[in-house]
Amino acid sequence: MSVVIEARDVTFAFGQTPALRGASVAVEAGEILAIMGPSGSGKSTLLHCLAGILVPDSGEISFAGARLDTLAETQRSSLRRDRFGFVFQFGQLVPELTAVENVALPLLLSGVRRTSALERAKAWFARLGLDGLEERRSGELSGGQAQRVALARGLVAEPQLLFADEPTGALDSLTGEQVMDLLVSAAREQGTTVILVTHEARIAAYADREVMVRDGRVNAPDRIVS
Ligand SMILES: Nc1ncnc2c1ncn2[C@@H]1O[C@H](COP(=O)(O)OP(=O)(O)OP(=O)(O)O)[C@@H](O)[C@H]1O
Repeated sequence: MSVVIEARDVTFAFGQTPALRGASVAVEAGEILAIMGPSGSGKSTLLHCLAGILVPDSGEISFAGARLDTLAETQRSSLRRDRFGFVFQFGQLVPELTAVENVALPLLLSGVRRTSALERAKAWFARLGLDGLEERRSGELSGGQAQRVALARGLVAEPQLLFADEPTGALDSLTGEQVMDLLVSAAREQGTTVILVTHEARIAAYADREVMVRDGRVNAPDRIVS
């Protein structure tokens, strides 16, 4: 296995508030990694640095063997659009668009023609048990349905990496587990590496490996003294 993305000794502060204080983590291609840790420990900040949304104050991020943090914003934004997928806690579907248009969005942004983008998007509805919901808007979907639509949107462009920040955080535990089942099997099928932030052990249990963030640093669980 080879490392696809890596943070080395990353620091990041929001003004005077340090969020990361020397965080390092390496993720193997095809791996499903759960980032756990208490509230405010720096999990989301680490995810955003890995995804090239935030630029570390110091340290390095590498993706596919090349520095990501030193790229210009336009290059990082192309990389996010073309190689990365995202799923967030509250789905964040565009309310004006139908479910299928939401799923097609990453393809349309990458320049895929509308008919072909919608066709590829539609295929995900059967796959995720969303048949018949293609034309609904986000306000007409249950939380679990909306999150499955968000998952389809995150995976439709077959990203190399999927970043998922508390993807089940707004769902009840049964629905959350169904979404995780779908996320893990779809990611494995297309060989997508997944970096998942969660504070729930039962959600992290779906991952191949867990790391723990505490006070802005990453520890492997076996190094944690509780
Ligand atoms: N936009 C922001 N402005 C200022 N401080 C922030 C901002 N976002 C996060 N922080 C601070 O940075 C630190 C790390 O936050 P982060 O969101 O990465 O933690 P987290 O582990 O993801 O927390 P949670 O589990 O509660 O989502 C915290 O002290 C937080 O208050």
